[in-house]
This record gives sequence, structure tokens and C-alpha cells, in this order.
Amino acid sequence: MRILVTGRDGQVARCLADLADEGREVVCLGRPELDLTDRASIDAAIAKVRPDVVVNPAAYTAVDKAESDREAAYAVNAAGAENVAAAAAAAAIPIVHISTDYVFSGDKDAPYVETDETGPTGVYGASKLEGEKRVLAANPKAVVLRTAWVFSPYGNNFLKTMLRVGKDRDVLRVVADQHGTPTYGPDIAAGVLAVCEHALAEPDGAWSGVYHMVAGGETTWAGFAEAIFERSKSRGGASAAVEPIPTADYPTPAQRPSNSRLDTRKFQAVFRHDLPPWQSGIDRCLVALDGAS
Ligand SMILES: NC(=O)C1=CN([C@@H]2O[C@H](COP(=O)(O)OP(=O)(O)OC[C@H]3O[C@@H](n4cnc5c(N)ncnc54)[C@H](OP(=O)(O)O)[C@@H]3O)[C@@H](O)[C@H]2O)C=CC1
Ligand SMILES: Cc1cn([C@H]2C[C@H](O)[C@@H](COP(=O)(O)OP(=O)(O)O[C@H]3O[C@@H](C)C(=O)[C@@H](O)[C@H]3O)O2)c(=O)[nH]c1=O
Ligand SMILES: [Mg+2]
Repeated sequence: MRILVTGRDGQVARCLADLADEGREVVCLGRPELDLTDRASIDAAIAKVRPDVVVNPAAYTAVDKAESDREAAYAVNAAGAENVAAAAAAAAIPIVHISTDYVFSGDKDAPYVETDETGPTGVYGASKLEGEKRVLAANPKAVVLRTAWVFSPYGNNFLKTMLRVGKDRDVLRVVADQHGTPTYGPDIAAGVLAVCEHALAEPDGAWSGVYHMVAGGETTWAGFAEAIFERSKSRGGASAAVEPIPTADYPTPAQRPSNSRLDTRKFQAVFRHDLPPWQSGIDRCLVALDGAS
């Protein structure tokens, strides 16, 4: 199988690259060769690589910055995602597109299912929602995977921020009233691979649609931070006390959903694949970060 992945340095792109193996080629292409806002660059990449499937994790992911940079966020997350899906469709190949829990308002009391009404609270989530719709309309063989709270040894993420800031501070104030599921990048990559394999094995495209794919369990950002420090401390790494605070005490330009828990049963049933609990990802991430330093 040959997989073309958009973006080269993104967390999910790098985790997908790590899955390259004998018999499995993973080609990650980012700017300037492949730019989501330039359809011709995507067509050229597909013509050159001749992939069996295209995975699109590239995105404008700066949640707060998007509030004052709406055009750029939509250019990548809506028009750009459509470009990738349409280019794949023109080559008659499926697309696996990565989306987010931030398409929801957070008002629901239970985990969200795929058929629940969306209602993004910020520009990032709104642009990603528009991207989902355009991807599904542009390619009859499209899987939209909504995941959440991604962390990995790569790029920027909450776990790496906590370890960095925790080095110099005894106490960190972290919001405790936003609920969701941290999801480890390599587990996302394995889930994407399961989707790719299914899509190629069942070329009728009956699997097209939206799916929720997050790790097992749930927590809050404060709970995530506590677990990070507990495990980091036991390995002799950075440690800090976490002071749980309400969202009101941590003002940010973008409003985030208070509940973005996702129900993954549809994903498990169709793709016969399950992600491990979020806590296990922390341990593996700390090991990988130790190895990298
Ligand atoms: N991070 C998270 O917590 C979550 C992420 N998601 C979704 O998962 C996906 C992957 O996220 P993640 O790996 O963390 O993202 P990152 O922010 O780590 O990486 C995004 C990548 O997209 C690339 N990119 C941005 N604009 C363009 C463009 N115009 N053309 C080509 N490449 C571009 C960036 O390249 P460059 O280096 O050139 O800027 C970067 O490599 C995204 O779709 C995101 O919306 C969903 C839920 C949670
Ligand atoms: C650094 C920090 C953050 N926070 C809060 C702010 C926010 O509510 C929450 C998470 O902050 P971050 O900015 O790291 O996370 P954020 O950028 O909102 O992460 C999101 O990224 C996009 C791309 C997604 O798709 C989402 O699933 C989600 O992962 O924690 C604290 O309370 N204390 C702190 O010290
Ligand atoms: Mg952030």
C-alpha cells in the first residue's frame, strides 16, 4: 500500500511516517511542494506519488490565532481540505480526512455521536466543520475522522507545554471544567491505517462518512496535566502541582467546548479497531521523548 500524507512536520503526519514498513510506503509532502491552498500542487503530488489513498492531517491548528485570522483558517481547513478531497476524487482514490471535537458546542451532557448537531464555538472549529462538509461532497470515498486533544513526541501539544512550563514552576493553574479525551498520535496513526486497509479491501465505498476516533476514557485538561506530572515525576522528569481552575479564570481568545467527549462505537464497529486508553499514551510519549533527548 502507498499512502500520500499532507504536511511533513505535523504531529499526525510524523506519526504516520513512523508506520512506514516493508510493503507500506508512506509519503509525507508539505509546503512548498504540496500546499493545500494550491490545487495544482496536490494534483502534481498525486500524479508523482501515485498513492492508493490520501490522508489529510494538514490544517490550520492555532485555535486562538484563528479568531483573528479567519481567512487563513478557512483557506486551509475548508477550501484546502476540499482541494485535497477533489484531487483524490479526480484520481479515483479515497481520502481519509482528520477533523476535530471542536466542531461541537459542548452543551451535551453525554459523549457526542456522529449524528449529533454540530455547533462550533470558534473559528477553528467552524472552519474544520466546513472542511468536513466539503470533503464529503467532493469525494464519494471519504472518511472524516474526528479526533481530539492530540499529543505526541512531535510538534506542539499540551503534554509538551506542561513538561516545559512544569520545569520552572511549582504550581500550574489548569482548567478543570472542559471534558474530553487526550489521544496519542501513534494511536491515531494506527487507527488511520486500519481505515486505509478497510477502504482498500472494500472498494465499494460503503464505509464513507463521519467517525469519532479518540482514545479510551475521558478526563479534563487539569486531569490530563496531573497524570502527565505524576508519570513524569515517577520517571525523574519535570513535576508541578496542578491547581484546578474554571475556564473563566483562564481567558483565551477562542471559546472551547466544555464537553467534547466523543462516542467511538461507530468507528469500532465498522473498522474493527479500538484505541488504547489515553493514560497509556502518556507513558509511551514520555519514553519516546526521553529517547529523543
Ligand atoms: N492537535 C490537536 O490537538 C488536534 C488536531 N486535530 C486535527 O488533526 C489534524 C492533525 O493535527 P496535528 O498533527 O496536531 O497538526 P499540526 O499543527 O502538528 O500540523 C499541521 C500541519 O499542517 C501543515 N499545513 C498548514 N497549512 C498548510 C498548507 N496550506 N499546505 C500544506 N500543509 C499545511 C503545517 O505545515 P507548516 O509546518 O508548513 O505550517 C503542519 O505541518 C488536523 O487536521 C487537526 O485539525 C483534531 C483534534 C485535535
Ligand atoms: C497551557 C495551559 C492551558 N490551559 C487550558 C487552555 C485550554 O482551555 C486548554 C487546552 O489548551 P491548549 O491551547 O493546549 O489546547 P487547544 O489548542 O485548545 O487544543 C485543541 O487543539 C485543536 C487543534 C483541537 O482540534 C482540539 O482537539 C484541541 O486539542 O487548557 C490551562 O488551563 N492552563 C495552562 O497552563
Ligand atoms: Mg494550542
